[in-house]
Amino acid sequence: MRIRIGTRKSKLALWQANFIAEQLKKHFPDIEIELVKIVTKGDKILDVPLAKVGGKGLFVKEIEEAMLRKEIDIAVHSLKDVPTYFPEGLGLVAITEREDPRDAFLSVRYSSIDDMPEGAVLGTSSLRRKAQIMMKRKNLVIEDLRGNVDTRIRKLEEGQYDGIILAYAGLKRLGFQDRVKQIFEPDYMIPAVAQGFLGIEARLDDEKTKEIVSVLNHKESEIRAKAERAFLKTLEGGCQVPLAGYSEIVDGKLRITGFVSDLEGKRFFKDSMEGTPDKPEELGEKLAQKLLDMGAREVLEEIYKGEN
Ligand SMILES: NCc1[nH]cc(CCC(=O)O)c1CC(=O)O
Repeated sequence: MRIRIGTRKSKLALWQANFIAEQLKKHFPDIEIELVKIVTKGDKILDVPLAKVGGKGLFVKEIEEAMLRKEIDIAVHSLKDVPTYFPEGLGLVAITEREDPRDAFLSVRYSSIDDMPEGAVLGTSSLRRKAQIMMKRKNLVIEDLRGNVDTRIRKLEEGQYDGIILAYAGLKRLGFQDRVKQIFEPDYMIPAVAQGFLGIEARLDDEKTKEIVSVLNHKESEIRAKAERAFLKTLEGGCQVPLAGYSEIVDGKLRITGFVSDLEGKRFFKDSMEGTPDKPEELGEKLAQKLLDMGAREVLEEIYKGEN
């Protein structure tokens, strides 16, 4: 049996694809694995803020097309980058155990975000990170920061920014923990929907591959990912809206927190809900509906109309 893994060629994507390859080999020593590197639109447009290119699916489309043409058998994605809709015939077949979902602050000079003086330049292209920081630190200058994880760290170290925010998961995977000055707890900065999970996508009629890959599925992570992605899907939010969603299973209960705001973090809607882990999608949808009714609907409409 041979499995061809489609992956982007960034360091993080390759690390993740190799990690999955190793895990599969551990379970099935006889399996032959090949990595197929694919360049996506998101890798090509590296100078434009993601929110302006219409972020949805930017890092997955070309990989899905290769899978439909049967040039690859599975794709390993950062689940955070995977849209909630799939092309006909494709879908997620495994969610791996969640890596640390929190966001991290990196800086050469400052040991925390509150150490940064008025006017200091914070780099992030994430509307979610930007809005949540602006709610607490109105006097920072927030500038776009694009590129792969290693590129972003280089830009920080070259002095283009006084501080930057990145997902701790990617930093851990690439061995950059030593650059981290502060880790934000989810109640300070709600993580992105699905931050820290890897999602494995396959052709839904490929029973053999599905059976093999399903050994990597982590049940609790699958439940949390489903709750968060149902929340995202109900809000129809791409990267164009400041939106966050984070779930946990505590004492057998599934708890999800969601956040939607305008681009400046001035009008924001945040709430939590608890339910049973057996219906994660229902809980995610219910929370999204609640935020919409609280006023998020209006904010979303304004952003989509470009009035904001
Ligand atoms: N949008 C890019 C992206 N997609 C996934 C990760 C990190 C790893 C993860 O969340 O699983 C990153 C980098 C970042 O946001 O710092």
